[in-house]
Amino acid sequence: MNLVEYEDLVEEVIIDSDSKYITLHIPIHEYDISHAQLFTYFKDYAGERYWFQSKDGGFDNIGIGYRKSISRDKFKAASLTSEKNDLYNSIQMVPLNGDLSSRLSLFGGVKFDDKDTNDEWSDFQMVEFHLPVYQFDLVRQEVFYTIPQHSQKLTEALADLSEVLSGLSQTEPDAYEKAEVSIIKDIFPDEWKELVDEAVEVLDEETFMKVVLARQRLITFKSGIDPLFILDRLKDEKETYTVYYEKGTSAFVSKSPERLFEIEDNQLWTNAIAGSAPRTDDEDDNTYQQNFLLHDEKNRYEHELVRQSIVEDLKPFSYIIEYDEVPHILKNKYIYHLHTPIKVSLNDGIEVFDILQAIHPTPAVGGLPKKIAKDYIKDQEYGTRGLYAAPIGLIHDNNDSEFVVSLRSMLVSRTSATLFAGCGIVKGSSSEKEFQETDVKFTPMMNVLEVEN
Ligand SMILES: C=C(O[C@@H]1C=C(C(=O)O)C=C[C@H]1O)C(=O)O
Repeated sequence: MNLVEYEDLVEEVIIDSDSKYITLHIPIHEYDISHAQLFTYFKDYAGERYWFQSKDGGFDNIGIGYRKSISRDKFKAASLTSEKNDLYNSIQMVPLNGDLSSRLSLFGGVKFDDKDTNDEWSDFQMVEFHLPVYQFDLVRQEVFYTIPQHSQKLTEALADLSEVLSGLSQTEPDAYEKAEVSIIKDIFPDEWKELVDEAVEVLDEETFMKVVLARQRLITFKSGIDPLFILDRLKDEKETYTVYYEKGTSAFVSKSPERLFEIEDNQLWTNAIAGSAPRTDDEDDNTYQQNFLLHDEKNRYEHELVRQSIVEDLKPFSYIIEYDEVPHILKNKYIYHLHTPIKVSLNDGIEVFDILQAIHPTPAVGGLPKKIAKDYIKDQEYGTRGLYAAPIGLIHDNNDSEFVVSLRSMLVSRTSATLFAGCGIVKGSSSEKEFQETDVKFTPMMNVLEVEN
C-alpha cells in the first residue's frame, strides 16, 4: 500500500470528538490474500472470527476480532434498532481512496427461539451482532480496520495495518489434518419418527396446517476439528451461502440455499422455499424428481402455505409485493426445492429489525399458524435449535442488509459436531419419507466433514 500517500491523508483527518471508533478503509488489490492465510495469520483471534459468503458471489467477507458487539438475551426490535443506529453513529469513517465500494457491516444473528439454552449453544446469546476489528471484503478487495478513538494516532494505526497486510500476504497457510471420526449417532431417530406421526395426527387444513420438525446427528472425532479443514471443505459446494461463525470455543457452520431477505435502497427481496426432492448423479431420475416436485400436490400445498404467509407478513410494510403464481425449481448439489422469488418495495422508515421480527420464522422452518407451530417446536422437538434455521446476516449503516436462513448447518465444538436438519410436516406426511428427506439435508455438512454415513 502507498503508505506515504495514505499518511498524508490521515494527517489531514479531523477527528470528530463525539465518535467512539475510527474506521480506516483501504483497497487491498496489491495483496493476494486467501481465506486460509487469514485464518492462519489471525489464529489468536480464534473464537472471534467469521466468514460469510453470498451464494451469487456478491460478497465474500471475513471478520476478525469483535471490536464491539450488540448482545441481548431478548429480541426487541425497537431497542436493537436504536443500539444499531447508536453504534453506527459512533463510528467515524476514514476512506483512504476515492474508489471504494465495500460497506462496513455488523455480522451476526438471532437464535431460532428463546428455548432455554443452558447447553451446547451457551457460547451464543439470543441476539448478537458484531462490528469486527478487521473486515475483509475479498470480492471488492478492500479492508476496514476499526480502532477505538483515543487508542492510538491514526498514522500509527495505518502503519499497523500496513504491517498486518504484508504479514498476511507472506503467510504460509498452516497444514491441517482431517479429524478422524469416532462415533456417528442419530439422536433419537425412532422418537423423531413417532413425533412426526403424532404431528400428522394433530395437523389439519384449518387450525394447525404445518409444522417443521428437525432432528440432530452427533458426530464425535478422535481429535479437534481444524478450522482450516472446515474452511477448505466449505468451498466444495457452490450455489449456497457459506456461514462460518466462531464464538468462544464453538463454531456454527451452514451451507444454506435460502436467503431470508436482502434489503437495498428500500427494496426487499425474499423468497418462499419449501417442497423438496433429492438430486443425484442420475440425470433421468433428476428430471423425474423435478417434474414430480412441480406437480406433487403435497409439495405444492406446502409451498403455497409458505408463500402466502410470507406475503401476509410483509403487507404491513409495503403496498407493492410482486411474485409469480407458479413456483420454480431451485437446484442445489444434493436437493431440489420449490422456489418463489418475492420482491417488495418497502414504505419509508421501515427498520431491518422490524422485518426480522415479522418474517422469522417463515413457515418454511417453523410452520403455520406461526405462533402455534413455534410453541409446538419449543415443547415437542428434542434439544435446542440455537442458530439452526435462524436468521444470520449482515446489516449496513442505512438498513441495507442480507440475511440467510441458516439451514444445512452444524454446531462444531472442539471434538464434536452436531448436525441439524428438518422438514415440513403437513396432514398426510409420511414419517419414513420425511426421515429420508432429513438424511438428504444432512448431506452438505457430512460432505464438509468428509464423513460417510
Ligand atoms: C427445514 C429445512 O429446510 C426447509 C424445509 C423444506 C421442506 O420441508 O421442503 C425445504 C427447504 C427449507 O425451507 C432444513 O433444511 O433443515
